[in-house]
Amino acid sequence: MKTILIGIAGGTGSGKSTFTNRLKDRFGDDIDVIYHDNYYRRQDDVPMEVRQKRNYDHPDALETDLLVEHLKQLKAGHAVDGPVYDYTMHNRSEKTMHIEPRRIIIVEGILLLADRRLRDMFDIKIYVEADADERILRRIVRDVEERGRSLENIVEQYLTTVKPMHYLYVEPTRAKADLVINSGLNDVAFDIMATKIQKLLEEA
Ligand SMILES: Nc1ncnc2c1ncn2[C@@H]1O[C@H](COP(=O)(O)OP(=O)(O)O)[C@@H](O)[C@H]1O
Ligand SMILES: Nc1ccn([C@@H]2O[C@H](COP(=O)(O)O)[C@@H](O)[C@H]2O)c(=O)n1
Repeated sequence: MKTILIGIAGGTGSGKSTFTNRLKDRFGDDIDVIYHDNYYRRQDDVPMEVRQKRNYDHPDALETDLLVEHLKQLKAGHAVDGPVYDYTMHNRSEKTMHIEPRRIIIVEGILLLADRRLRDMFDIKIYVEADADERILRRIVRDVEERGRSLENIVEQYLTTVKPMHYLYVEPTRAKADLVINSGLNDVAFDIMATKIQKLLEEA
């Protein structure tokens, strides 16, 4: 069985998870979903005050070597136990996520297309686009509700690291994508990808 890897990138709050979750809801256990965010580096020995101020939007913040290794293992037909990230602690949790090899694996993350090894592995590369003002407004709501953040913390992080890194490392990868989709709620893009995935599953 040849594994098809689909990379879904785009800025924070662009709708990557929204798009990915719609596909997961449609195909269930027929597809795997792996989040690059789960590969943020461990910071066991770093005090919380320091963790809160770190740059999480630079490629070095992520252990991409481990993600590449896990994707190679899955492509070779071996299951892996992937890390699970806890945003409230700015650290990996003690849990792991067991991932079985599947015909279709979706990988999602802001910096996926910034890594040449990952770009070369993906059969389909997607970039989800949304205006910066909409992205930050969505992020504020989400990070307060789901990631245990304060408004002051979100604004400071956005201005010091998230925004500058987006224009340095994330937005330039738009040009590397096969498909650029306008919003994670785009029904036409969803239908195109759902049809493609269905065909790939039937061929397998
Ligand atoms: N097109 C949209 N319109 C309104 N809200 C949206 C849209 N896309 C995403 N959201 C909301 O914005 C938040 C961030 O979206 P998410 O898919 O998690 O973005 P990403 O994974 O790219 O960071 C979520 O709460 C989601 O429900
Ligand atoms: N400890 C962390 C780790 C990451 N982030 C932020 O997550 C963003 C990526 O996730 P999206 O779902 O928004 O794509 C990224 O912009 C990091 O700033 C964080 O805040 N804290």
